Amino acid sequence: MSSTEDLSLEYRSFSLDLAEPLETADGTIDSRDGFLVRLVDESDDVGDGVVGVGDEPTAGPAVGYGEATPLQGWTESLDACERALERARDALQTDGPIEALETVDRQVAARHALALALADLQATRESTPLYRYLGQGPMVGRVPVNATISDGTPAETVRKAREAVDRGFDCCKLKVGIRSVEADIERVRRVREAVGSSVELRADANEAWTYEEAESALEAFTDLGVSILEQPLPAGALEGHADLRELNSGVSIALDEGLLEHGVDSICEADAADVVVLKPMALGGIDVARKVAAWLTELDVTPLVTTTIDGVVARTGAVHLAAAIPDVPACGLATGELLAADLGRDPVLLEKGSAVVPQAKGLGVSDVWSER
Ligand SMILES: O=C(O)CCC(=O)C1=CC=C[C@@H](O)[C@@H]1C(=O)O
Ligand SMILES: [Mg+2]
Repeated sequence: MSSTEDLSLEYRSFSLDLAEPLETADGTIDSRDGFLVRLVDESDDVGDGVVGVGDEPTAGPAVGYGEATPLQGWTESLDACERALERARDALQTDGPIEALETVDRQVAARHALALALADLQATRESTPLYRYLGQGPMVGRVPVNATISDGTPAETVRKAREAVDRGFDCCKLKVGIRSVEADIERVRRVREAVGSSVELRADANEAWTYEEAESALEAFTDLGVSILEQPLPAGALEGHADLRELNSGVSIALDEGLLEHGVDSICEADAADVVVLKPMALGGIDVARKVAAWLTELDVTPLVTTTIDGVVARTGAVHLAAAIPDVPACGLATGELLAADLGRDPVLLEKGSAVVPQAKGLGVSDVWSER
């Protein structure tokens, strides 16, 4: 690391509308507000830090990008996030990166932004793609991804699933839990009929169901070949999720909200999950999420990466995280297409149900600051 007085943090607010609202049992997400963060190391003129306009590299200091996009119920508020970024900026100047991270330890979105910017900067200095800096593993070309399908009528759900499959997705995650269980089963049945047996179907209830509702959904989902049921019961219901697993329905039980409430050890001690969903923004950064993933794997639970419907910087960070996890299943990383506009050009191509992992050094996101 260079001397701390050469490292400066800047941030800018942004607001991104979704192309159409994402209806979940936990509420509607229709826009994403947050902060784009840039770390600049003035002492480190690498000759290709991108500070100019457009894609052409221009001489300048090394830079690292981060993003803090709080989501109600999952992270700190937007105001608390901004105050935390301000503290991080000051601590970085006076004390250094480790102290800056410590000062935002409990504001997970702010910490995510700072940790990502530091990792991007360091991977850039080491001329290595971020996922290899994170995982030190082999080259990874692609990570499998799922399409994310909002709640809607059976006809709307079928239309969206068909469109996704036509665009190459072979895994669709359907939001359930807003309608009655019978209505959701009907939606899944109609989608299965429309897309055929080769497409993986998952459902995410965002804590909406009682044990009995989850049990009857599981019975039908077994016949419909649903692979994963995500967070059927409230986050607190560890025993309930363990009991659902004991039904041996053939449908894997995933915890998402439950991870934030209980942590890995309690989930594993209770045998409450086959799969655990990692949202780097809600966990405090891709570095934290990477450690959680390694611990889950050690304990025979499958980690799966998704976003909190983030801008291109955080989303690309999540793609690198997924690429650093060996044998990761399809991840919820195709969320850029839910946005009406983004922070900049997307370096991640979605192709045949996979995200093509950027192989440039660092995150591979280069034009987000200059274009705004
Ligand atoms: O996992 C995906 O396919 C995309 C991300 C996603 O579904 C979510 C993002 C943000 C908030 C939640 O409603 C939701 C989830 O619970 O997983
Ligand atoms: Mg979920």
